[in-house]
Amino acid sequence: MSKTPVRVAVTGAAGQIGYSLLFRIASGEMLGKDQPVILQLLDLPQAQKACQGVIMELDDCAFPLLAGVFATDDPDTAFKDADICLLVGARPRGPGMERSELLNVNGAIFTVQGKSIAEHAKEGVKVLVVGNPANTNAYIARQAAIKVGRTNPANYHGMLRLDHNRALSMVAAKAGRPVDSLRKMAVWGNHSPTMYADYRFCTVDGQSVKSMINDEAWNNDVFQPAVAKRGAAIIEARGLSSAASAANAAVCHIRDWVLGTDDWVTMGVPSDGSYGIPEGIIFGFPCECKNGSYKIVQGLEIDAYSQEKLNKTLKELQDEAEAVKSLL
Ligand SMILES: NC(=O)C1=CN([C@@H]2O[C@H](COP(=O)(O)OP(=O)(O)OC[C@H]3O[C@@H](n4cnc5c(N)ncnc54)[C@H](O)[C@@H]3O)[C@@H](O)[C@H]2O)C=CC1
Ligand SMILES: O=C([O-])CC(=O)C(=O)O
Repeated sequence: MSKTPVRVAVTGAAGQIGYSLLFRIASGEMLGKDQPVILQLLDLPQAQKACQGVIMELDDCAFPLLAGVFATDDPDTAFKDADICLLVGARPRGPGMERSELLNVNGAIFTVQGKSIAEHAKEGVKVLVVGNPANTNAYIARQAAIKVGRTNPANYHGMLRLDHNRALSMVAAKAGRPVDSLRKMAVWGNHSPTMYADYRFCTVDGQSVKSMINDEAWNNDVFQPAVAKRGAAIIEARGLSSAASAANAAVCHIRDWVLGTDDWVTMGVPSDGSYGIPEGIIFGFPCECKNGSYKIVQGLEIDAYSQEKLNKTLKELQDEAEAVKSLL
């Protein structure tokens, strides 16, 4: 092992997403097949025994890249010197609930963890919030971190990659093309039913996918609701919320952020004012990643239909931000 291990803190390590995520990180799928990792697991006191079971299984995989692993119920210990923090630990929703209804139970977790990360992680730490509602939880963590200073406020993200991957898969099926031939997908806004999955810029081999599909009714009546309500459909089918696909999305988000990619990827990032989205709101934007950093794709045309969609999802995020004011 020649490279210095990267420290990856994962919260909610004993949960269902954790159970998919940790093994993929330890196998090198997130940071590269030559990059050793140290896993720093955080979960509640009552989940420590289960964490030890997960560690036993990680040991039993004999992953060559796993340079260390420990579990704790203390955020300051879990985030100490972390290079990457995956904030998964939060309650999932059940059937018939919206993700925003989780704010009351989950919001406070992110005040504590944002502060702890800013105090104890590496200054260049990259943070991805998976726990729902992911955008607003990331907003809470970022605001708490800004109060401390030290870390980079641009590096507090919420996860929209699952929506991006869902959109890619559905558009590829509709166009009858392999999923990896599609480029330039975008999902704007909140990880909620108001998100706007936008394939207007998608290409396959340089050809416009929108012209290939040429079906506005499919876009509005089938595709938009299918992406927006996919999480609920999975809860309905499985009795539990998506886990393996959520873990996969987290792996994709961090892999592309750290290692770069030649395609657009959707990331929930703090707005810099792009496309009229107020600064600091954690909003899904198409991004390009290179050399360990990301930038929002600029200059895309926003037509009247798209503007209406953006306004709606922004309004929801602003309402959520208002609702958590007391936590900030
Ligand atoms: N952004 C996205 O695309 C997606 C987000 N999610 C969300 O991810 C979260 C986790 O989902 P699952 O793993 O299925 O839930 P789960 O209930 O299986 O596991 C959650 C784990 O978090 C732990 N936990 C709770 N509070 C904690 C705290 N303060 N610190 C550390 N750990 C804590 C619990 O003890 C449990 O082990 C949920 O909020 C879910 O809604 C799920 C799918 C997709
Ligand atoms: O729907 C849920 O509650 C879990 C989730 O965020 C998703 O699958 O997109």
